[in-house]
Amino acid sequence: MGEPLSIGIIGGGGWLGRAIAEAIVDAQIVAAEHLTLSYRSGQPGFLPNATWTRDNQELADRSDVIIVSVRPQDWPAIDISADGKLAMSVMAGVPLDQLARRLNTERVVRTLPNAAAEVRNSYTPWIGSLGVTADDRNVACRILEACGAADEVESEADIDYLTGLTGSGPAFPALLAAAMMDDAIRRGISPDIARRSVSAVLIGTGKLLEARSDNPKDIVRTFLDYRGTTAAAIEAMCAAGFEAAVADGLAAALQKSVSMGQAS
Ligand SMILES: NC(=O)c1ccc[n+]([C@@H]2O[C@H](COP(=O)([O-])OP(=O)(O)OC[C@H]3O[C@@H](n4cnc5c(N)ncnc54)[C@H](OP(=O)(O)O)[C@@H]3O)[C@@H](O)[C@H]2O)c1
Ligand code: PRO
Repeated sequence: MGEPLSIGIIGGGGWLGRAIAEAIVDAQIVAAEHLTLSYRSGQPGFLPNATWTRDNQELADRSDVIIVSVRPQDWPAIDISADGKLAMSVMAGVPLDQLARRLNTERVVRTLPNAAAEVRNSYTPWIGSLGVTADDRNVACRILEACGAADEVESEADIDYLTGLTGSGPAFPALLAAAMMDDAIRRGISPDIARRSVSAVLIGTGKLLEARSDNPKDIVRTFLDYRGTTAAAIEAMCAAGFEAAVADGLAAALQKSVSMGQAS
């Protein structure tokens, strides 16, 4: 058996960095003792057996795999050499060639998890650079699958689009939930019942979609066929521009993802 894997997460105290750190320790991909996490302001209190540092070069030197999980606007300040090691990024918009150049390694994997990594239910598209080996792919897959489902995609353009669809994705049902809750409360339902009922609808629908193989379009059609309350609601929502609003939102996310890459 080879040496145990050591992993470093730059920005390991953030939302996604923490989710990945806890997921890979729970999945026994890395022992907390072989994990290095970096922070900028105060040292977070979780994973006390990991090594915490403010020095990102120290993190890179200690790690076989370096994961960059800072916000894209903080990326220009990351000045380290990965020295040919496997580096992974979860940052929106930052392309492979820039990661390779700035981190000094040809072995780069660009990934885009989402906030559901916190509950091990991310969907993560990823793509590797030409320098990534079969072993690197295997390590990257194990790390990403500890956080949920992951798919290798064919092009960076796919990542740019999926950054909006799935990276930002959890925000969209959250937006729907907030609108439903507001409406319920406005109509006199107590905030507690509004929250519980709307959460139950979203969770239940997620499980229903997971369990059934139907296309969501067919499920919507089945609801419409009743010609009852659901059809009345769906038709009013679509007449108010629901589908166009979704398409416009996804187009705005794609444009932002591409422009963040150009600006970084
Ligand atoms: N959250 C999501 O839903 C999501 C989904 C997909 C992709 N992403 C990507 O994931 C990345 C991280 O997002 P996040 O939501 O986890 O953001 P976050 O919660 O703000 O975490 C970023 C962390 O990076 C730390 N940091 C910044 N500069 C640093 C430096 N020089 N050295 C060490 N640590 C540094 C920050 O520390 P301080 O708090 O001290 O400033 C913060 O803890 C972003 O690039 C984002 O595009 C996020
Ligand atoms: N959260 C990050 C953003 O809003 C990346 C995808 C989701 O830019």
